[in-house]
Formats: sequence, structure tokens, C-alpha cells
Amino acid sequence: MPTPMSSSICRQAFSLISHTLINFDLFMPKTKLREPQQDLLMKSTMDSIFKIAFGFELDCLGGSNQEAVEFAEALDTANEFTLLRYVHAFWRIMRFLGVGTEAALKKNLKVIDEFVYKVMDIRFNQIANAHQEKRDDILSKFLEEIKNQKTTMDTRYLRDIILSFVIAGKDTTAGSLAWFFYLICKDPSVQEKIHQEVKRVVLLETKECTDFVEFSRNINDESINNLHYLHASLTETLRLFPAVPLVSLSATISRNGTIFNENSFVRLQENKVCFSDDILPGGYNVSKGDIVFFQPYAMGRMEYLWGEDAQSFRPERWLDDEGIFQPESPFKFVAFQAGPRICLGREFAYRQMKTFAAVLLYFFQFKLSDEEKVVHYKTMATLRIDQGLYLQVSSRQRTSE
Ligand code: HEM
Repeated sequence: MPTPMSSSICRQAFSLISHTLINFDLFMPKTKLREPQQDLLMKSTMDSIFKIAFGFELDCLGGSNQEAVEFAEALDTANEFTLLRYVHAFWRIMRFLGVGTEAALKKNLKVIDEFVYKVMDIRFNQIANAHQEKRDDILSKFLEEIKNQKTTMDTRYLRDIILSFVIAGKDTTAGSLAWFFYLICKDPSVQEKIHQEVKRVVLLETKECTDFVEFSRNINDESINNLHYLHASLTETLRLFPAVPLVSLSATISRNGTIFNENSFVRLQENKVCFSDDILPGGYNVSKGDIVFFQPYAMGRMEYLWGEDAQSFRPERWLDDEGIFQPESPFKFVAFQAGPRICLGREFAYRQMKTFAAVLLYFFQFKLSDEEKVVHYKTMATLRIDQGLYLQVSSRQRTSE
């Protein structure tokens, strides 16, 4: 049986496909592309995480809800402007005077707040109505607890928790999928192996499937778990292009205000700091208040850790002789952080990325629009492809006709 989460993610992938057909101009590949595919992925994962966090159909991809589109844009802009505080020495003065990026940040935070509170109100009313069926999204769980008076929670605090999930879960998976498509276009043999694996595992090689809905019925816990080569390919992508390329350490280190307040984004971007003097395993002293960073991007490419072919994209390094995925210690493969502050959304992220990739790679074949173009990353909190990713796509059903 498909799980509700798988069906929801499949729907996002279908939605992406319908936009793919429009944006990639599938049957006329020479026509000008209208929107980089990385942006489409961002919209899809936004819809997906909103459904999981709020139980709310956002439809950023379809664009049917103008308020949602404005919210998504405000979230991106606020994210970018908050990061500028690291480089603008005078950002506090700008905030005080209400000018420049700080003025824009304030405006965007207002859009975000208004939208989130509105969604929370809608959902709270739905839950207050006893006839509504039980829902599994994170917000519903919290609201149920509050309704049954098992817990008390400030609405602002609740907003912060939900928004943390949206921010943590949106750009990470979309960016990783973009890098994944880039890498499997660079190595079409990997793309073909994934297609064959999806055919074998999801459809059990019984027959070809031409219908998206029928295909999605076979996406369930078991089939997702058995996609070992796809899992290895996504993990290999994250080794080389970790969604969070720079992270602060968390072993004996606490977070200095993880929770949003009126400066929500500012808080999110604050670093964890040492809460006491300590000595790191390598012998380095750290003092209370110090910030210690590690770089998953650099660590994923170290020959010392990954061997001489550390720079190569080779999913096989994650598989045993039977083709079964072999995980590495999270202290070596650090893309999701390790220890007590390991990513809470890791399993969800894999499920989402595997569902997207399985659906798209079963039905379509992808190529880079410009094979010669060298891509670079964009310096942001999450690792994105600078100037987006442009792909050409052809239908596998059509080519096999
Ligand atoms: C490829 C996808 C993802 C990667 C590589 C990733 C990576 C990370 C990393 C490195 C951290 C630690 C950040 C830090 O300590 O400063 C983290 C934290 C977190 N992630 Fe993810 N993440 C991904 C997807 C997701 C998704 C989809 C969700 C939500 C559904 C999510 C929810 C969270 C949360 C709530 C935290 C904070 C955990 C805490 O501080 O205790 N992540 N993630």
C-alpha cells in the first residue's frame, strides 16, 4: 500500500512532471526554456514540506495561490538578506534607520508572518471542528495536544517550530535533487542504472507502465527501501555537494537561540557556541563562547577519508557485492550533521528525494541543455547551482515507440 506521505510526494512529482512538460517543451526541445529546473524543484519541495508541516496544499508550483507564491518569494528573499548580516558590518544601523536590505527584510518578514498565522488559524479552526478527520501533519499534532490541554504553547513559538521545518526542509532537498540531476546527466550510465532499478523494484518487472497514477500505487515503504542504487547515488551526491556546506559543531556545544523571535531569521542563522571550555578530540582547546565550524563540502572530498577517487561521482562506493547500500558513520559522512543535533528530517529527505527521482527517471531521460557549461555553486547557507540548472528531457515511452 502506498503511504499517505508517498502519495503526497508522488503528487508533487506529477505536478512537477506537468510543469516539466510545459517548461522543458518536451516535444519541441529546441524551444526556449522558461524557468530553470532548480527553481521548479524548489517550488515542489516547498509544496511538499508545507503539506507535511501544516497539512496545507500550497500549490507554489501550479501558482494558483498568489498569496502562497508571495510567501515563498518572501521566504527566499528574507533568507538571502539575513545572510548578508554576516558581511554588512553596519546592518544594525541599517535596521535602526529602516533602510536598504534591512528595510526589505522587515517587509518580507511581515509577509511571512501574516501568511503563516493565517494558515495556522485556518488549521486551528478545522481541528476545533470535532467532525474533521484526524491528520498526520506536524501542526495538527501540536494543535491536538493544545486542544486536549496536554501542553500549552505560545502561538509565536508554534509558528517558529513549523517555520523551522519549512526552512530546513525546502532548499536542502531541492538543491540536492538539482545536483543529483546534474551528476547523473554528466554520467548517463548512472541514470540508466537507476531507471533499470526503478523498473525492477517498483514495477517488479511485470509490465511497462504508462500511467503516473498507476506507477505511484507501487511507491511504498518497501519499494522505496529497496532502491539501493538510487539511495547510493543520492548519498554520493550529498557527499560531493552537501546541502548544508558549512555547519557548526554540536558535541558539547549548545545553540545560542535556535528559536525564532520577532527577528526570526536572524535567530535561525545564529551559530551554536561552546557552553563550556573543552578540548576537541584532535587536541585543540576551545573556550566557552567559541564557535567551531566544520565543512561537509571539504570533508566529502578528502582523499584521506574517501580514497584517491574522492573527487569522482561513484555511487558504487556505497554498495556491497550484493548491491546493498552500506551506510558510513555520520561522523565521516557528515552531510546531515552527527550526534545529538543530527538532521531531524533525514529519513523524510531521502524518502522525498527517492520518490521524486524514481517517478521522473522512470518516465523520462534527462540531458544537460549545454554539455559544455561548467556549473558553479552559489554562496548561500544551502548549496545551490549558480544560475540554475537547465535540462532537456525526453519521454522514455516515446523513444521506445
Ligand atoms: C538533503 C536534505 C537535507 C540535508 C543535507 C540536511 C542537513 C541538515 C544539517 C547539516 C543539519 C544540522 C544543522 C546545524 O546543526 O546547524 C540539519 C538540521 C535539521 N534538519 Fe535537515 N537536512 C535535510 C533535509 C531536511 C528536511 C527535509 C527536514 C524537515 C522535514 C529537515 C529538518 C531539520 C531540522 C528540524 C533540523 C534541526 C535539528 C536540531 O537542531 O536538532 N532537514 N539538517
